[in-house]
Amino acid sequence: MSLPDHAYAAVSSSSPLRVKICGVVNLAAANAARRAGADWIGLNFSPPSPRALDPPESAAEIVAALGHERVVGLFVNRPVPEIAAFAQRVGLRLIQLHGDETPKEAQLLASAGLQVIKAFRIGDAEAIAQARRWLDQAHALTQGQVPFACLFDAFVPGRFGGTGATLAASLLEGLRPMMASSALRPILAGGLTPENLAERLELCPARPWMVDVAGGVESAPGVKDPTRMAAFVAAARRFAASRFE
Ligand SMILES: O=C(O)c1ccccc1NCC(=O)[C@H](O)[C@H](O)COP(=O)(O)O
Repeated sequence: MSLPDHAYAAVSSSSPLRVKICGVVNLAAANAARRAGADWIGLNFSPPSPRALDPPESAAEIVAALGHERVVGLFVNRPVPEIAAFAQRVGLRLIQLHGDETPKEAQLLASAGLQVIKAFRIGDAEAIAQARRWLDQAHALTQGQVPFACLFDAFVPGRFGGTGATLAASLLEGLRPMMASSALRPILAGGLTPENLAERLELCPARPWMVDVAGGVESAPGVKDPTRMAAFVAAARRFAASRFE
Protein backbone atom coordinates (compact mmCIF):
# COMPACT_ATOMS: atom_id res chain seq x y z
CA MET A 1 0.00 0.00 0.00
CA SER A 2 1.34 3.46 -0.81
CA LEU A 3 0.55 6.87 0.59
CA PRO A 4 -2.59 8.54 -0.77
CA ASP A 5 -1.99 10.78 -3.79
CA HIS A 6 -2.73 13.96 -1.87
CA ALA A 7 0.13 13.11 0.48
CA TYR A 8 2.59 13.86 -2.30
CA ALA A 9 1.24 17.27 -3.26
CA ALA A 10 3.99 19.83 -3.66
CA VAL A 11 4.74 21.92 -0.62
CA SER A 12 3.21 25.33 -1.09
CA SER A 13 5.89 27.98 -1.46
CA SER A 14 3.74 30.67 0.09
CA SER A 15 3.37 29.44 3.68
CA PRO A 16 6.01 30.32 6.25
CA LEU A 17 8.55 27.92 7.73
CA ARG A 18 7.28 27.13 11.20
CA VAL A 19 9.49 26.63 14.26
CA LYS A 20 9.14 24.22 17.17
CA ILE A 21 11.33 24.63 20.23
CA CYS A 22 11.42 21.34 22.07
CA GLY A 23 12.24 20.45 25.66
CA VAL A 24 11.08 23.57 27.45
CA VAL A 25 11.24 22.78 31.16
CA ASN A 26 9.11 25.45 32.84
CA LEU A 27 6.63 28.26 32.24
CA ALA A 28 9.31 30.98 32.14
CA ALA A 29 11.17 29.13 29.36
CA ALA A 30 7.89 28.47 27.54
CA ASN A 31 7.04 32.16 27.62
CA ALA A 32 10.56 33.02 26.45
CA ALA A 33 10.19 30.58 23.54
CA ARG A 34 6.88 32.19 22.58
CA ARG A 35 8.38 35.68 22.81
CA ALA A 36 11.23 34.47 20.61
CA GLY A 37 8.59 33.60 18.00
CA ALA A 38 8.28 29.80 18.27
CA ASP A 39 5.07 28.47 16.71
CA TRP A 40 5.07 25.33 18.84
CA ILE A 41 6.85 24.47 22.04
CA GLY A 42 7.53 20.88 23.07
CA LEU A 43 7.19 19.48 26.59
CA ASN A 44 9.20 16.33 27.16
CA PHE A 45 7.67 13.54 29.27
CA SER A 46 10.56 11.11 28.89
CA PRO A 47 12.27 11.21 32.32
CA PRO A 48 15.80 10.14 31.36
CA SER A 49 16.05 13.34 29.30
CA PRO A 50 17.58 16.45 30.91
CA ARG A 51 14.60 18.19 29.28
CA ALA A 52 11.89 16.15 30.99
CA LEU A 53 9.23 18.30 32.61
CA ASP A 54 9.34 17.97 36.41
CA PRO A 55 6.76 17.63 37.77
CA PRO A 56 4.90 16.47 34.63
CA GLU A 57 1.68 18.07 35.94
CA SER A 58 3.26 21.53 35.55
CA ALA A 59 2.31 21.07 31.89
CA ALA A 60 -1.19 22.24 32.83
CA GLU A 61 -0.08 25.80 33.59
CA ILE A 62 2.02 25.95 30.41
CA VAL A 63 -0.88 24.73 28.24
CA ALA A 64 -3.21 27.20 29.96
CA ALA A 65 -0.79 30.07 29.36
CA LEU A 66 0.16 29.31 25.74
CA GLY A 67 -2.92 27.52 24.44
CA HIS A 68 -3.23 23.84 23.53
CA GLU A 69 -2.72 24.60 19.83
CA ARG A 70 0.88 25.65 20.55
CA VAL A 71 2.04 23.01 23.02
CA VAL A 72 3.21 19.53 22.03
CA GLY A 73 3.60 16.74 24.61
CA LEU A 74 6.45 14.37 23.76
CA PHE A 75 6.32 10.73 24.89
CA VAL A 76 8.62 7.75 24.35
CA ASN A 77 7.02 4.30 24.39
CA ARG A 78 4.33 5.05 26.98
CA PRO A 79 1.07 3.06 27.02
CA VAL A 80 -1.80 4.63 25.08
CA PRO A 81 -4.22 4.84 28.07
CA GLU A 82 -1.53 6.58 30.14
CA ILE A 83 -0.86 9.19 27.42
CA ALA A 84 -4.57 9.77 26.79
CA ALA A 85 -5.40 10.18 30.49
CA PHE A 86 -2.44 12.47 31.12
CA ALA A 87 -3.21 14.62 28.07
CA GLN A 88 -6.81 14.96 29.21
CA ARG A 89 -5.67 15.97 32.72
CA VAL A 90 -3.27 18.73 31.64
CA GLY A 91 -5.15 19.91 28.53
CA LEU A 92 -2.74 18.71 25.85
CA ARG A 93 -4.09 18.13 22.33
CA LEU A 94 -0.87 17.71 20.35
CA ILE A 95 1.17 14.58 21.06
CA GLN A 96 4.60 13.67 19.68
CA LEU A 97 5.47 9.96 19.70
CA HIS A 98 9.27 9.72 19.72
CA GLY A 99 9.79 6.01 20.36
CA ASP A 100 8.76 2.81 18.64
CA GLU A 101 5.01 3.37 18.80
CA THR A 102 2.90 1.52 16.24
CA PRO A 103 0.39 2.91 13.72
CA LYS A 104 -2.34 1.22 15.78
CA GLU A 105 -1.27 3.10 18.91
CA ALA A 106 -1.28 6.36 16.94
CA GLN A 107 -4.77 5.56 15.66
CA LEU A 108 -6.02 4.92 19.21
CA LEU A 109 -4.58 8.21 20.43
CA ALA A 110 -6.24 10.03 17.53
CA SER A 111 -9.51 8.33 18.46
CA ALA A 112 -9.07 9.84 21.91
CA GLY A 113 -9.12 13.30 20.29
CA LEU A 114 -5.36 13.88 20.09
CA GLN A 115 -3.37 15.12 17.11
CA VAL A 116 -0.41 12.82 16.66
CA ILE A 117 3.02 13.79 15.41
CA LYS A 118 5.17 10.73 14.73
CA ALA A 119 8.93 11.06 14.99
CA PHE A 120 11.17 8.82 12.90
CA ARG A 121 14.85 8.39 13.77
CA ILE A 122 16.61 7.97 10.45
CA GLY A 123 19.99 6.24 10.46
CA ASP A 124 19.99 4.43 7.12
CA ALA A 125 17.96 3.64 4.00
CA GLU A 126 16.11 0.86 5.83
CA ALA A 127 14.87 3.38 8.41
CA ILE A 128 13.45 5.46 5.55
CA ALA A 129 11.66 2.38 4.18
CA GLN A 130 10.33 1.62 7.68
CA ALA A 131 9.00 5.17 8.03
CA ARG A 132 7.21 4.77 4.69
CA ARG A 133 5.68 1.50 5.83
CA TRP A 134 4.61 3.06 9.13
CA LEU A 135 2.91 5.92 7.30
CA ASP A 136 1.23 3.60 4.81
CA GLN A 137 -0.19 1.52 7.65
CA ALA A 138 -1.34 4.55 9.63
CA HIS A 139 -2.99 6.04 6.55
CA ALA A 140 -4.72 2.75 5.77
CA LEU A 141 -6.05 2.54 9.33
CA THR A 142 -7.23 6.14 9.45
CA GLN A 143 -8.09 7.10 5.85
CA GLY A 144 -5.01 9.34 5.75
CA GLN A 145 -5.86 11.26 8.93
CA VAL A 146 -2.94 10.07 11.09
CA PRO A 147 -0.32 11.30 11.69
CA PHE A 148 -1.06 15.02 11.79
CA ALA A 149 2.64 15.66 11.09
CA CYS A 150 5.83 13.63 10.96
CA LEU A 151 9.25 14.54 12.30
CA PHE A 152 12.56 13.31 10.92
CA ASP A 153 15.36 13.18 13.47
CA ALA A 154 18.87 11.76 13.47
CA PHE A 155 19.49 8.22 14.76
CA VAL A 156 21.99 7.71 17.55
CA PRO A 157 22.14 4.14 18.91
CA GLY A 158 20.69 3.82 22.39
CA ARG A 159 19.14 7.30 22.41
CA PHE A 160 15.70 8.51 21.44
CA GLY A 161 16.27 12.18 20.70
CA GLY A 162 17.80 15.47 21.69
CA THR A 163 21.17 14.15 20.56
CA GLY A 164 22.51 17.14 18.62
CA ALA A 165 23.34 14.79 15.74
CA THR A 166 22.41 15.81 12.18
CA LEU A 167 20.92 13.74 9.37
CA ALA A 168 23.40 12.85 6.63
CA ALA A 169 22.80 14.59 3.27
CA SER A 170 22.32 11.22 1.53
CA LEU A 171 19.53 10.34 3.98
CA LEU A 172 17.86 13.72 3.46
CA GLU A 173 17.84 12.95 -0.25
CA GLY A 174 16.21 9.58 0.46
CA LEU A 175 13.49 11.39 2.38
CA ARG A 176 12.63 13.52 -0.66
CA PRO A 177 9.09 12.15 -1.32
CA MET A 178 8.12 12.58 2.31
CA MET A 179 9.85 15.96 2.70
CA ALA A 180 8.05 17.21 -0.43
CA SER A 181 4.63 16.27 0.90
CA SER A 182 2.58 19.13 2.30
CA ALA A 183 -0.05 16.68 3.55
CA LEU A 184 2.52 14.90 5.73
CA ARG A 185 3.62 18.18 7.32
CA PRO A 186 7.29 17.13 7.47
CA ILE A 187 9.32 18.50 10.36
CA LEU A 188 13.12 18.59 10.11
CA ALA A 189 14.99 17.97 13.37
CA GLY A 190 18.41 16.84 14.47
CA GLY A 191 21.33 19.02 15.49
CA LEU A 192 19.87 22.26 14.19
CA THR A 193 21.32 25.51 15.52
CA PRO A 194 20.95 29.21 14.68
CA GLU A 195 24.35 28.95 13.01
CA ASN A 196 23.72 25.91 10.78
CA LEU A 197 20.00 26.17 10.04
CA ALA A 198 20.31 27.78 6.60
CA GLU A 199 23.02 25.34 5.58
CA ARG A 200 20.94 22.35 6.76
CA LEU A 201 17.90 23.63 4.91
CA GLU A 202 19.97 24.04 1.75
CA LEU A 203 20.69 20.30 1.96
CA CYS A 204 16.99 19.47 2.18
CA PRO A 205 15.49 18.19 -1.08
CA ALA A 206 12.29 20.10 -0.27
CA ARG A 207 11.27 22.67 2.24
CA PRO A 208 10.00 21.15 5.49
CA TRP A 209 6.74 22.34 7.01
CA MET A 210 8.52 23.07 10.28
CA VAL A 211 11.97 22.94 11.86
CA ASP A 212 12.51 21.59 15.35
CA VAL A 213 15.33 22.29 17.80
CA ALA A 214 16.21 21.27 21.34
CA GLY A 215 19.91 21.43 22.26
CA GLY A 216 20.86 24.04 19.66
CA VAL A 217 19.09 26.82 21.55
CA GLU A 218 20.41 25.95 25.01
CA SER A 219 23.23 27.29 27.19
CA ALA A 220 23.39 23.92 29.01
CA PRO A 221 21.34 20.71 28.69
CA GLY A 222 17.75 21.62 29.49
CA VAL A 223 18.45 25.35 29.88
CA LYS A 224 16.93 27.31 27.02
CA ASP A 225 18.75 30.51 26.06
CA PRO A 226 16.39 33.34 25.00
CA THR A 227 19.00 34.90 22.73
CA ARG A 228 19.66 31.62 20.92
CA MET A 229 15.94 30.90 20.60
CA ALA A 230 15.37 34.31 19.02
CA ALA A 231 18.38 33.80 16.74
CA PHE A 232 17.02 30.40 15.62
CA VAL A 233 13.56 31.78 14.82
CA ALA A 234 15.15 34.71 12.98
CA ALA A 235 17.31 32.30 10.94
CA ALA A 236 14.20 30.31 9.97
CA ARG A 237 12.26 33.43 9.01
CA ARG A 238 15.22 34.79 7.04
CA PHE A 239 15.63 31.55 5.12
CA ALA A 240 11.91 31.33 4.37
CA ALA A 241 11.78 34.94 3.21
CA SER A 242 14.76 34.54 0.90
CA ARG A 243 13.65 31.23 -0.62
CA PHE A 244 9.96 30.77 -0.38
CA GLU A 245 8.04 34.05 -0.27
O1 LIG B 1 15.35 16.30 23.71
C1 LIG B 1 15.47 15.25 24.34
O2 LIG B 1 16.24 15.16 25.33
C2 LIG B 1 14.72 14.03 23.92
C3 LIG B 1 14.85 12.87 24.66
C4 LIG B 1 14.16 11.72 24.29
C5 LIG B 1 13.33 11.73 23.20
C6 LIG B 1 13.19 12.88 22.44
C7 LIG B 1 13.88 14.03 22.79
N1 LIG B 1 13.77 15.18 22.01
C8 LIG B 1 12.90 15.21 20.88
C9 LIG B 1 12.95 16.37 19.96
O3 LIG B 1 11.97 16.65 19.26
C10 LIG B 1 14.23 17.11 19.72
O4 LIG B 1 13.93 18.43 19.44
C11 LIG B 1 14.94 16.46 18.56
O5 LIG B 1 15.33 15.17 18.96
C12 LIG B 1 16.17 17.25 18.13
O6 LIG B 1 17.04 17.46 19.21
P1 LIG B 1 18.40 18.29 18.99
O7 LIG B 1 19.28 17.48 18.10
O8 LIG B 1 18.97 18.49 20.34
O9 LIG B 1 17.99 19.59 18.37
